[in-house]
Amino acid sequence: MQKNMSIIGVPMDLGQNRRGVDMGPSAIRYAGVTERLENLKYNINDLGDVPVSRPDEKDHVQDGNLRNLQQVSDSNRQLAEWVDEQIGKDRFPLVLGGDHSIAIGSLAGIAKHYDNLGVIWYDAHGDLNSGETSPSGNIHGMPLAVNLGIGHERLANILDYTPKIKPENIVIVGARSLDPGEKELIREKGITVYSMHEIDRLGMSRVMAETIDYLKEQTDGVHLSLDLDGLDPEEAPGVGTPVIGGLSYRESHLAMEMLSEADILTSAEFVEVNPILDDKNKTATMAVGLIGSLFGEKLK
Ligand SMILES: NC(=[NH2+])NCCC[C@H](N)C(=O)O
Ligand SMILES: [Mn+2]
Ligand SMILES: [Mn+2]
Repeated sequence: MQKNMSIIGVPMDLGQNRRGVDMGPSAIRYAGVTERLENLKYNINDLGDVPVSRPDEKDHVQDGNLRNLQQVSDSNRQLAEWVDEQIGKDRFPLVLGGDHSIAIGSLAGIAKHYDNLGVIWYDAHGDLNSGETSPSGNIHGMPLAVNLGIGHERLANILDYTPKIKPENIVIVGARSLDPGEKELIREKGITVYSMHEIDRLGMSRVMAETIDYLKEQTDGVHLSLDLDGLDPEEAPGVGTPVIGGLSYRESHLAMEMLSEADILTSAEFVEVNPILDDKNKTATMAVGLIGSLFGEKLK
């Protein structure tokens, strides 16, 4: 694993309609992410936060079924440039959200450095909607589709190329809430999904072993996009779109430890921490615990 790492915060809450997720980066920093990584001998450069405009009804007009399109796309373009620059400097980008719409910018900045970027989408949701299929108009439900080149040009064409990733290089882990249009896209594109059903049947250990083997074989880099709502809301309550029946903290820890051992990750992001909905910063603290394991913390 690259020991030089850059942390980038994205206080984005315009990709959905519950306020508070903009405080996610602060909450994760407050829970001690930098110290945790420095203890593991990483050289950390925290670049601060990408600018995000504040919700203001006057200039936040909805474009068709895409809420705050302009503001979401502007911040994501900047995020893409920041991430791109860090990879250019040979630094591992660790992006802290913010709602999941920020995966549009992070992947735009990352994917141009790889021919076959793999993506592990750890999430209760598929985030495979477009303006046409979305039941909510919330862009945080669309980033994975956008990265496949499906969606508004202002989102899909950030940094002037599209698509960012190939459907066969995606593995979704933890899904339990998929909209009809998302199911159709998964079938049509043949995207690998380990839903809660497969995780219950096979166990997280086998699911991650298969995921790692599969991605190792055919990709030249792997990005982890971890939405905290992949975890069960009883354990991680500080998220805007909770879905019951999720992954436990232990299962998630195991997944991170196995990724750390396999040493395949080249970038990562942790998103959707909403401190307003949280219980004493528990969800952000959990995110930092997972980050610790992902980057090499061991019990012995
Ligand atoms: N990143 C997330 N938490 N996404 C939730 C998406 C929920 C729903 N599928 C929608 O498109 O509105
Ligand atoms: Mn989600
Ligand atoms: Mn998500």
